Amino acid sequence: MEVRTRAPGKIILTGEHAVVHGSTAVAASIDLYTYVSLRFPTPPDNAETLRLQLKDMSLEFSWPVARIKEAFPNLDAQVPMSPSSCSLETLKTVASLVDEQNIPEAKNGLAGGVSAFLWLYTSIHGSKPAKAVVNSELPLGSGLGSSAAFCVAVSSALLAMSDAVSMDFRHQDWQIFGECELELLNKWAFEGEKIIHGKPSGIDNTVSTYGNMIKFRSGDLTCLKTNMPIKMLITNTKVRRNTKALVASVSERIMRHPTAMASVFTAVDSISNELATIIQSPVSDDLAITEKEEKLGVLMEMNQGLLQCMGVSHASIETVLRTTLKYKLSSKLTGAGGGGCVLTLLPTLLSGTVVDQLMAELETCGFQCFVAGIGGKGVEVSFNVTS
Ligand SMILES: Nc1ncnc2c1ncn2[C@@H]1O[C@H](COP(=O)(O)OP(=O)(O)O)[C@@H](O)[C@H]1O
Ligand SMILES: C[C@@](O)(CCOP(=O)(O)O)CC(=O)O
Ligand SMILES: [Mg+2]
Repeated sequence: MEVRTRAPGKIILTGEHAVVHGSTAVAASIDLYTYVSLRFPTPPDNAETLRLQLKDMSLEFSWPVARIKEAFPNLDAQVPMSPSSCSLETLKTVASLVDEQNIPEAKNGLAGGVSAFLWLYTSIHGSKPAKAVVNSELPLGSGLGSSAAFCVAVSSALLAMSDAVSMDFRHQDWQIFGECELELLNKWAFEGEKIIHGKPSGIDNTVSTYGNMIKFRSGDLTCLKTNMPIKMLITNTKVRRNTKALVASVSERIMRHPTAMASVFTAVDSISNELATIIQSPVSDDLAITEKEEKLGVLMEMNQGLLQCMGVSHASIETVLRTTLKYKLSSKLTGAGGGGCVLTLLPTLLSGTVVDQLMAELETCGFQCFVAGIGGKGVEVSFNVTS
């Protein structure tokens, strides 16, 4: 039997970084997914290995079961209903197993994802042989939450094949998990994110798990109901960066300027709450929508200014901001910044010709532009009993 899962990426409308330090943030899922397929070998296939194939990177890693048992002699394959964090000692063992795979130097960043996979796998299924295949529509390291989508898709596939959850295996279509299962897999995914990010807030894995548009603060989520159409242009500057390093650089700034940074985070909190209120209030006509869009645009610009105060903007991001400003459009970085993706609010009454012109101008700078559907479903699962 094969289990397949898909988990969406996300955009952060307001509050990235500040959310790590207790401020409110607003995020939404996007219709770009990371897919995981998992199967255990069945007789006569006696493969005694754990394999991880990263399809779109043409990479495959494998660990003999004997090597995993040697590295973790006390492996307990019970599924803890509430996962405990990966200890420093276990992380070192995981890192040595990942090192042995000789990841190509240019793809060094993958070590975090491979480590998270290995830890999640061995914690939930011990040293059982299996093959996992991953592919993703999300650009990695660009602020669209590929790390969280990866952890959510992996955790949900592992749990779907464990005794911790009971699922209807006859169902071949995409199906959603029950509330308790979502809560459990989100906790596991958060622990995986910790391995990749160091100090995640949990917003990315939460929005990938539950989908929709959410307000998030210190682990608490509120689903935002809106009848306001929100359209965002996403511009990928293609400047790759690493969330772990950017989150650490903000923590460093807090150590040096604690009072000033506390004020910055308070301001972000107010911006996110105001944005959530605007999004949720009912709209009656085009005029009301236009007024709200103007307010959203200003709040996004204010948030961008505060992200600059945190030191996470980048020359490529500034180029996108300057370009969209020529079209009187509001933009901000999304995710960890330092490159990656920028959001531009596209008002409903903006003509398609203007959007095409803007996209063409941004693309001449070497950037990639697209519009993604936002606020869709969270993680889903499907089974194939015949394979
Ligand atoms: N499909 C994937 N396969 C393996 N690792 C992945 C995958 N997607 C994400 N990752 C891991 O997450 C890292 C990127 O996460 P991060 O720096 O948080 O950026 P973002 O989450 O914005 O894409 C990658 O370098 C890799 O370690
Ligand atoms: C910077 C941060 O707020 C979001 C990071 O998102 P991403 O990994 O860049 O997609 C970190 C976090 O909330 O865990
Ligand atoms: Mg990430």
